[in-house]
Amino acid sequence: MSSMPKAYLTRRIQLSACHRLHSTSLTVEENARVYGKCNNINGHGHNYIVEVTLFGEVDQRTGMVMNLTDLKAEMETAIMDVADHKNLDKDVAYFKDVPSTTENVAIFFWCNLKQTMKKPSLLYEIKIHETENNIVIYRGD
Ligand SMILES: Nc1nc2c(c(=O)[nH]1)N=C([C@H](O)[C@H](O)COP(=O)(O)OP(=O)(O)OP(=O)(O)O)CN2
Ligand SMILES: [Zn+2]
Repeated sequence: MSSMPKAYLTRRIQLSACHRLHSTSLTVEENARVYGKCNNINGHGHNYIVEVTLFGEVDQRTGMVMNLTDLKAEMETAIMDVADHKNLDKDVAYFKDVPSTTENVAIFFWCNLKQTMKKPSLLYEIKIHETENNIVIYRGD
């Protein structure tokens, strides 16, 4: 018997947050050199666009990999509730000693989704547009 067709399903959300690039593993001078203007002590903000992609079988009866309404709710819990309108470094415990680069933000959202999704095995990719030009993709590796 042939297997069910599979598809990629993506939902995009936007969130606003501020942060400062700073590493507790670097000296003050190293932080200033590595992160430049992004090490500004009072931080700066972004309107992050976050795209979560699932990959899985298209259920024959429903025609869906997952109901997008359910994916929306799962992204609210794992991403929006914890990061929207927050200071990432001060309001989110994960970033206390982890630099809030977009790479690490993507890893953080990935871990949150894996912990809270009903079917975490469907999670395929998180893509974050930090700015129009700066984009990170994380696939759990
Ligand atoms: N590898 C990474 N490098 C940098 C990150 C990051 O998350 N990962 N983040 C920053 C800063 O936080 C900041 O977002 C960069 O802003 P900026 O340089 O202003 O962004 P743009 O490139 O879009 O702006 P330009 O107009 O093109 O200068 C820095 N590095
Ligand atoms: Zn930034």
